[in-house]
Amino acid sequence: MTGAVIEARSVAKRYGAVTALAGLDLAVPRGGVFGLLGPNGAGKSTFLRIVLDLVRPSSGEVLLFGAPVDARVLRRVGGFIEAPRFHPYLTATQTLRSVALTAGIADADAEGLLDRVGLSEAANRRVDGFSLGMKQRLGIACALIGAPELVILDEPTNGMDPAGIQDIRRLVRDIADRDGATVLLSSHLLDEVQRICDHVAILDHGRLVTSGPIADLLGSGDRLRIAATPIARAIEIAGADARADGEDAMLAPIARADAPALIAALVGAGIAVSEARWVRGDLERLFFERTGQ
Ligand SMILES: Nc1ncnc2c1ncn2[C@@H]1O[C@H](COP(=O)(O)OP(=O)(O)OP(=O)(O)O)[C@@H](O)[C@H]1O
Repeated sequence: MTGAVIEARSVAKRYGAVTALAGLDLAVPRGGVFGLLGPNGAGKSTFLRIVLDLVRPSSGEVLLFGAPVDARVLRRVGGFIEAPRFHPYLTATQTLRSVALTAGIADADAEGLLDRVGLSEAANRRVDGFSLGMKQRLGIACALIGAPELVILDEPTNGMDPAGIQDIRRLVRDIADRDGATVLLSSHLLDEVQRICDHVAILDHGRLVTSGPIADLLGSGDRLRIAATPIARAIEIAGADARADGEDAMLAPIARADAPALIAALVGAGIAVSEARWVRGDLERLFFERTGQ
């Protein structure tokens, strides 16, 4: 696990009778965008809180840049958990300056950061008039103060409209690709994670259920979708792994080289095949398979 920006070793967190994390082992590699997924209550926010030293684990340990979490190592990290909160009477610029000063940074480029998150026009407006999406943007700007090496964003597109989601998607990629920071984000939006993340981890009931480069996790998930009549007979011929997809089609998780033989077998059995096309593996399917939802 060398070179990991975050390494969690058997991390458990209990809140009274509730087990939020049940021995989590997880490594977040340096560079790129890492997506943390999981159903409600899986323990995502709890894990991010532990990484940011906002709560202590009941047992186990988290290493940040190879060192135990402390104030010194946290200077290399920016981020927010759940909705970022601000002083309502400050403007966006004042908010950034005050967060920067608290972090000991006197020369933060508030203007440049607000421009990056698309809030230039609201720079001198009080934060209490901001929409949820604008607060999220300001939260991201605050997370970028001091050019952190690790940026942690909990549900960064929460409350945003589709155009805002696209902006943030571009910004998150830019933080990883241009700034060279590692971004760890949690999200419920599987499509969003599939589009912008290089690595993913899926948590369920406080444990890691799968983790790895997204290309590897989805790479073996291609399926051949065949529309045919009668479909029940076609599924029988395709074998145990095939399953119905709607009323007149099936999905067969087969190798590309086996497709001609399967189609020939169907046609040979007198089945009318009206369409055959490849469907890419997707994160949604992986998520539901691994979390058993
Ligand atoms: N401060 C707390 N006190 C008591 N229980 C808590 C506390 N924080 C979290 N929990 C519980 O721990 C479990 C994990 O919560 P957590 O917020 O980490 O999950 P999550 O994956 O972030 O969920 P969501 O997707 O809904 O935000 C839940 O059962 C939650 O109710």
